[in-house]
Amino acid sequence: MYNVKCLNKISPVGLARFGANYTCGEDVENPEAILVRSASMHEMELPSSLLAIARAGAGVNNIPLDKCSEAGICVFNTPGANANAVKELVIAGLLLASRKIVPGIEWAKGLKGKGAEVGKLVEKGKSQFVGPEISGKRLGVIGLGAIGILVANAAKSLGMEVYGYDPYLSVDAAWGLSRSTKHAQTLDEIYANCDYITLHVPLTPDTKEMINAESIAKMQDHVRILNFARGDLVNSADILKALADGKVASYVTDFPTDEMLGAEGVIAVPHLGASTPESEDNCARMAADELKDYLENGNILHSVNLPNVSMPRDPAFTRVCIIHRNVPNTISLLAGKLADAGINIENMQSKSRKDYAYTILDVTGDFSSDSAKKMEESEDIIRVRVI
Ligand SMILES: NC(=O)c1ccc[n+]([C@@H]2O[C@H](COP(=O)([O-])OP(=O)(O)OC[C@H]3O[C@@H](n4cnc5c(N)ncnc54)[C@H](O)[C@@H]3O)[C@@H](O)[C@H]2O)c1
Ligand SMILES: O=C(O)[C@H](O)COP(=O)(O)O
Repeated sequence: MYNVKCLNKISPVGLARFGANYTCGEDVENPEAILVRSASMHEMELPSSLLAIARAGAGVNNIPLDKCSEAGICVFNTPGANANAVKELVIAGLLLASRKIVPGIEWAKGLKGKGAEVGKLVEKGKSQFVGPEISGKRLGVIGLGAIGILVANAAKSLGMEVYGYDPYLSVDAAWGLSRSTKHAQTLDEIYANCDYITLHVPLTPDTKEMINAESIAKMQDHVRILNFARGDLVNSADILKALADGKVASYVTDFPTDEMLGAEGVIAVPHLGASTPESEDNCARMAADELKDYLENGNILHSVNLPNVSMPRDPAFTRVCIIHRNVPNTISLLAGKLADAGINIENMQSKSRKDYAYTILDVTGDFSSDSAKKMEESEDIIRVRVI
């Protein structure tokens, strides 16, 4: 039996994947796994029972990754599972940033009660809500991952000239990108050329407040900026000043803060990027499958702190899964300890990722939980699991 604790509302479509051997819910005690969306886990005490966390979504800045790695907890996310939902909202955001749709709707509501005059008042008042078309304008996409690519391709098909910037662009991503996307070599190229700029990078120490007074000064006058990635990518005081000065024409954000709400030129959406039934189902399904395969087979797919390692399961063998430091000699240390205990290694996979490594061994012989505990006494072995 496994316990899965849900820190946010998770689609039942995903929870149904777990089956009878699992108890899932908000109040589950001693969980082996946690399912989370945007709830912050930074202040949370991680239970010693915890083996894995799955973020049903993309951004993992709400999870203390270093602390998890040190505790031997594998963290997953669900790459691409909500990308289409975000892309659709970004396209809406481009139009909202241009066409004064929100103020127009608010103004029209004020005509309620004017009876037969409404039609005439609409025609008289509409000129205050003129806004430009996006077709023919230049869009800069910063971050060409699952979402950035879809946005770039959709904007192209709406007639925009698209510039893309991503110094870590993957080969798969490059294949998916429309050939007409201009490859910007620097952020300055995006800032200097684009009428619209949309952010699709993760929040990290490197990207925090990348949009600030200095970067805004390099942009075109009346630029429109969209942020459906994370609020802290943008320095709030600097963007508010740029909006007040008229340098920035509009800031569309999925991450409202108190100072943003009601400010002229800010269009604040309540973090709705991934809030579609389709994407909630996709993310929950993928997250549940990742957890299940890890808990039951030790296989890792789509981890953000450990390497991806998978091996088909052979019921003839006992599986031993080891999270260890990525230092020389660890594999021979493991093999030596097993040989001393009379255990034979039948199959093995091992991979590293930065400071950590993960090894799956299929063994024959009597390898017990006690043997696993003994192995964990070595300084460089973080967690050993026998499945
Ligand atoms: N508003 C929402 O509801 C919502 C939904 C999903 C994702 N997000 C946010 O959007 C981000 C991107 O999501 P994704 O699914 O496209 O992730 P992704 O991992 O597929 O893509 C991120 C891309 O950013 C690139 N990148 C990293 N650092 C960069 C830098 N300094 N400059 C330029 N590019 C850089 C990476 O190479 C990668 O291609 C997530 O991290 C998350 O914070 C928001
Ligand atoms: O990073 C993400 O996937 C998004 O911000 C979605 O967050 P949510 O799952 O809380 O809607």
